[in-house]
Formats: sequence, C-alpha cells, structure tokens
Amino acid sequence: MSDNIIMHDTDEWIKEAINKEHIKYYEYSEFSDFKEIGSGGFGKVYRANWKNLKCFALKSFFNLNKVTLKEIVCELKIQREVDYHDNIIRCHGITKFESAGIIMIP
Ligand SMILES: Nc1ncnc2c1ncn2[C@@H]1O[C@H](COP(=O)(O)OP(=O)(O)OP(=O)(O)O)[C@@H](O)[C@H]1O
Repeated sequence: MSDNIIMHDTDEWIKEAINKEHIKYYEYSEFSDFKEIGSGGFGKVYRANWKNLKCFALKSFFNLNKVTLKEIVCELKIQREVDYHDNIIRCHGITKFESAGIIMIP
C-alpha cells in the first residue's frame, strides 16, 4: 500500500467518523483565550474557552502528516474503547485550524 493511500484512508476515517457523528466537529472560531499548558512529542496543548461557556484542553500537532494522522486515528480508536472509565480523559471532538488539526480533551 502506498503512503498516499494510507494518508487517504486515515483522512477518510476521520471524515466518516465526523459524518456519522462518532466524533463531534467544532468550529475553530468558537474558541477564544488560548493559553499554552503543556507540550508532548506531537505538539502543544492549550486551554481555551468554548463559546464562553466551557473550557477545553486542545491538543495541537506540529506537523499534520500521514504519521501524525495515523497516530490521531489510533488514539481516537483506543479512547473509544476505554472512555467509559472515570480515570480516562474523554476526547470531546476535533477542530481544524489552517493545516494543524487539534483534538479536544475536557
Ligand atoms: N486534558 C488535559 N488537561 C490539562 N493538561 C493537559 C491535558 N492534556 C495534556 N495536558 C498537558 O500537556 C502535556 C502534553 O500532553 P500530550 O498528551 O500532548 O503529550 P504526552 O502524552 O505527555 O506525550 P506524547 O505526545 O509524547 O505521547 C501533558 O504532559 C500535560 O501537562
């Protein structure tokens, strides 16, 4: 399988999950007051207000390439299996800013 196909499949998995409402899509413009709170191997983590109603942690990615996309899909699949547990941080959805995808956590 070529890299392009992997990229396409992974991208399609996210689009399909959003279309089928397994993952909620948030408009990036609904967030404000970003504050950097941490960083990991794939990118930075921000705290931001959503519609001035609620705060979320937003996980951003330095480089949204095929490897990162595969990691995002893998993390979302694992989260789906374990998100019933109180000690597991839930993924609330996904948003997109320019070329950088961001996953949200409460
Ligand atoms: N939901 C959250 N609430 C508060 N802080 C968070 C949250 N998620 C991540 N952080 C902060 O951001 C840092 C980086 O988190 P992230 O999940 O990106 O990386 P990691 O899992 O620690 O490392 P890697 O990405 O290399 O596996 C954490 O160590 C933590 O300080």
